[in-house]
Amino acid sequence: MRLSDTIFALASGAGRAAISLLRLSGPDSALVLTRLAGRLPRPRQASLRRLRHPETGELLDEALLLWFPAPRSYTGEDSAELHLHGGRAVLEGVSAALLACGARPAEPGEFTRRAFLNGRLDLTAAEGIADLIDAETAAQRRQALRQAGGALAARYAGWGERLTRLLAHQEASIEFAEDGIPNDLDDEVRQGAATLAAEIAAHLADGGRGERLREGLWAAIIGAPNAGKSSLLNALAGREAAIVSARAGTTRDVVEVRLDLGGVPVLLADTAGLRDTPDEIEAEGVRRARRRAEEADLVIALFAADAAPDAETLALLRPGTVVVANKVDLAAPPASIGGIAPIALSARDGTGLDALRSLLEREAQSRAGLSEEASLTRPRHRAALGEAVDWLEEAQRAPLPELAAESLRAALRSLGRLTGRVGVEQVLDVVFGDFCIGK
Ligand SMILES: Nc1nc2c(ncn2[C@@H]2O[C@H](COP(=O)(O)OP(=O)(O)OP(=O)(O)O)[C@@H](O)[C@H]2O)c(=O)[nH]1
Ligand SMILES: [K+]
Ligand SMILES: [Mg+2]
Repeated sequence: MRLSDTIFALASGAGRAAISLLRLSGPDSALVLTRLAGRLPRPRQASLRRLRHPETGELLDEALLLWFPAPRSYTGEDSAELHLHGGRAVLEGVSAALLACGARPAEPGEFTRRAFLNGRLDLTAAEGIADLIDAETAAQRRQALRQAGGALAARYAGWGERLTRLLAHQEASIEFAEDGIPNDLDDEVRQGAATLAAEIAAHLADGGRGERLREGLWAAIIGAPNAGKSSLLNALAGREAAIVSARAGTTRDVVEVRLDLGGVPVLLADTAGLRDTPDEIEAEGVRRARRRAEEADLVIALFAADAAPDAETLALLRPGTVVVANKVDLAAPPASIGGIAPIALSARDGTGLDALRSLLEREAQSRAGLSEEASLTRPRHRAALGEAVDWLEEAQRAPLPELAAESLRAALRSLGRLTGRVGVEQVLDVVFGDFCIGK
């Protein structure tokens, strides 16, 4: 990737559409645009222009152009937007003309990568933009907007500044201290490191809610054969995703549906009924059901109200498990199952379904809803912040001021990798690798 290249890409969705949006960015943008459109539009003002192939003079389209001279553009470079008619031939013709002018197709994420390299945003904000494009639910969108707007960036930059001050004090104390005698300044640095470590640790101890909201929660329905698990999955999904039948042992494979529970994306799994069985295939289904229950963030244990609660499912109840008594159209639900008051449900006639859905929404939000403060959203953030805490603790234990300074520097490097201020090349490939082209 060379910043001296001028790059272009389709920024809107591919395929037939009313309008296609082409993006152009790089040092030759003005030249390229002039060759295509005759002259440059006024900065940031939409202008209608005929686009011609620079070599053949062939008319390609009549398009709306936007010209963003550096540095006031998304990338911080000279950039332009070409709003073309959405046909494939138009897009191909204009792309060929751009190639003829020396521009090249952009790599995935290259526009945002340039914005980062030009200091327009930090790495966490860039990740927020990627998440915004992928957001499926309202809560995901809000989290991504907050991060793209620099909520994490501001927080981490603030910690970085405090750390830099601590390091400066520590170095001053090395400079001025009499040999081997700790002074007040050392204590002050130690105290500052402890406070900062505690703040970062509190930010880390959020139960992974930001990561869960970004990735989606895993939920699973478990229960005895014929408890009505597949019926419940279908009722929640609003479609016949899983086969329902009166025969015990119908479901074997895990059947998944995606749900939006109060803004939290949830992958809900229907599983095989839990029982000992000589049938090899069903037994494999039961193993998968147990594994799903272990991996799930949210487990719904389903019992049939007209039967005694089965030992297999009772054994899997944990704090936080949602316990449901189904088939209340056939029998009254018990007051307690495994010490928990069940939600009364009839998957057949819909009784209790709204109450169950509300409970599931609350449970999903408490595990992955938006918190007041911006949450970290990626394992990368967790790893870097964890490292910073370790180094801050190391700094407090350091027997020599020189060693304390070294640990503070290491903590600063961990924060720097997080925001993209130091040692970034490898990180950049990870962050921008999963962007789409045109962003
Ligand atoms: N009366 C009544 N019948 C129900 C209710 N929910 C499910 N059933 C019936 O119970 C039987 C089993 O339903 P399923 O949804 O297949 O049960 P399952 O738990 O998925 O069963 P397996 O996949 O075999 O473990 C079917 O005949 C359903 O129509 C309910 O609320 N009331
Ligand atoms: K069944
Ligand atoms: Mg089933």
